Amino acid sequence: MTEASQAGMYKRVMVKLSGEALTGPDDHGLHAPTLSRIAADLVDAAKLGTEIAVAVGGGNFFRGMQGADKGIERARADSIGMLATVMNALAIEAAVEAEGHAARALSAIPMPSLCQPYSRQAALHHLAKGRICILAGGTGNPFFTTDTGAVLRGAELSADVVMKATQVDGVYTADPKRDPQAQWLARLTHDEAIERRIAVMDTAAFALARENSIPIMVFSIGETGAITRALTGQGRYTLVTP
Ligand SMILES: Nc1ncnc2c1ncn2[C@@H]1O[C@H](COP(=O)(O)OP(=O)(O)O)[C@@H](O)[C@H]1O
Ligand SMILES: O=c1ccn([C@@H]2O[C@H](COP(=O)(O)OP(=O)(O)O)[C@@H](O)[C@H]2O)c(=O)[nH]1
Repeated sequence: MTEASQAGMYKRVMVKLSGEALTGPDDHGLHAPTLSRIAADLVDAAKLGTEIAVAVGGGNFFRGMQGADKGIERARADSIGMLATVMNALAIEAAVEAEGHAARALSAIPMPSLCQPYSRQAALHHLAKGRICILAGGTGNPFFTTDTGAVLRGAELSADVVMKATQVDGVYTADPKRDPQAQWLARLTHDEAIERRIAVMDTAAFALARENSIPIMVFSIGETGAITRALTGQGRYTLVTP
């Protein structure tokens, strides 16, 4: 099977990019070479003919829990976190455009002078035109995460898979950063992920994926071309399926 025909299994995908993925070797903010590398990877994936939506996190700038720890009420701290995701979405939009491909940032929190407010119709329209859609603001509500936002938008947009790009190369029996005995799993069900309290995504995200029968692919974003490789069934990843 060619790369393009393998990718043809997926007509439309939702890539979840954490804010941390954009920091590269830095400990905070945006690392320009890493941003360009990921943008080039997204463009290569789009060129395979798959429609690409990206749900971006904000943890490289701010997470609501950090604010809550400092005494900011949680709902307001989460608003700051959602704003952080908008900064990342605009940065990815610019980086994709710099690679010569059309991109549109869409925000769950309307900010029309910065980017288009998210609507399902607008996102589907841009995707059909081959534009990479970058979704900011998660679900648009406090007390949620962008992982849940990725699954929610994935369900709304009928994505074939949610591709969770993270720091580890899949799901393990325990957090591999803490437990050297943790064993890598090629496959597990949504039920197992929830029962075993697998923390690579939050339970709300796994539960929403289960209810909507959306598979989740967990893979590392550390290497050049990681998204394209995962999309074409290469490299190492875990599949979470019904
Ligand atoms: N069972 C597990 N399998 C894989 N990773 C796990 C597991 N439990 C915890 N993790 C941790 O979850 C992290 C990913 O979650 P999180 O930091 O919220 O994601 P991101 O910031 O990439 O969105 C991984 O880097 C890994 O250290
Ligand atoms: O639907 C959402 C998604 C995100 N957030 C806030 O935005 C922050 C950044 O998102 P996340 O932590 O998911 O980013 P990531 O870890 O993926 O970088 C979160 O901590 C929350 O404070 C929120 O309130 N609602």
